Amino acid sequence: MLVSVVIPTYNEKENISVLVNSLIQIFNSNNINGNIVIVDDNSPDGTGELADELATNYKSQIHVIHRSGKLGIGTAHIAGFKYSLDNLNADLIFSMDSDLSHNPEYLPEFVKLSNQGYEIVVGSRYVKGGGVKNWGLHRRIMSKGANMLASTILGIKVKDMTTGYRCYSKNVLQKLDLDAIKSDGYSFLEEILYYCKKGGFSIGENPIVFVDRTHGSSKLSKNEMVKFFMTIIRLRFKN
Ligand SMILES: Nc1nc2c(ncn2[C@@H]2O[C@H](COP(=O)(O)OP(=O)(O)O[C@H]3O[C@H](CO)[C@@H](O)[C@H](O)[C@@H]3O)[C@@H](O)[C@H]2O)c(=O)[nH]1
Repeated sequence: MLVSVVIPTYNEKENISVLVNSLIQIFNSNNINGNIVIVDDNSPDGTGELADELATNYKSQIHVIHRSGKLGIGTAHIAGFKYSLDNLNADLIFSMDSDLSHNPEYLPEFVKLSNQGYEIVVGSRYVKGGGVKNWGLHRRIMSKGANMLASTILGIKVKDMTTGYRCYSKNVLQKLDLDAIKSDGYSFLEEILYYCKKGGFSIGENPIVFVDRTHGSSKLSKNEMVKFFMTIIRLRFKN
């Protein structure tokens, strides 16, 4: 079974090497046949060049997709998914933030849930055992509120709809029409989950503790938050 981990990066020079090294360690200590696909949007801080160096050091295990500019986390995930399907023929495709807020140590737990039959596993901050560390009150309220709103309005019983730490089985990504997804940014995460639910795929939640980054800064802008709410409305009234 081949696992591919898709990591979108924009200005993550201080984080990407640590994440890649710990992922490789997790692959090795758990006998996981794993690959990493970094999708870099021409980061001005040189993350793309660093990713190329990592790919040289780890030979065939690391792949780098270079895009021309900041095109959004959503389209970065899609580019990585397509690469994982078409070029690697991966069986399980993960997405994960590059800023170390998503601990790679959870990865084997996701694989276990997938093997139990869940076609999508989301890393959930809002189920028992999950949580958030180092976020201020404002960010906590925004995240919790956005999740409650999205799941209520869209009728999806998933507690963490905005998490970017996920595992999709090959079957799901092959069946979904990825090109029909309109969101290019963060709202991609709720939109794809909406189509997963509509497609009848089973969704499991694995508790994770999200630890806010210590290096670099979040790219989640106010504009992205507005888009998030607009997307809920668009999907709600979609045929
Ligand atoms: N290639 C690319 N990567 C991007 C872009 N925008 C963000 N990223 C990358 O996407 C990851 C998440 O972005 P952050 O800006 O660090 O997000 P956050 O605020 O810390 O986290 C929140 O949003 C995440 C994404 O939805 C969630 O996964 C996370 O749980 C949390 O809610 C990081 O690895 C970042 O470099 C982009 O336009 N292009």
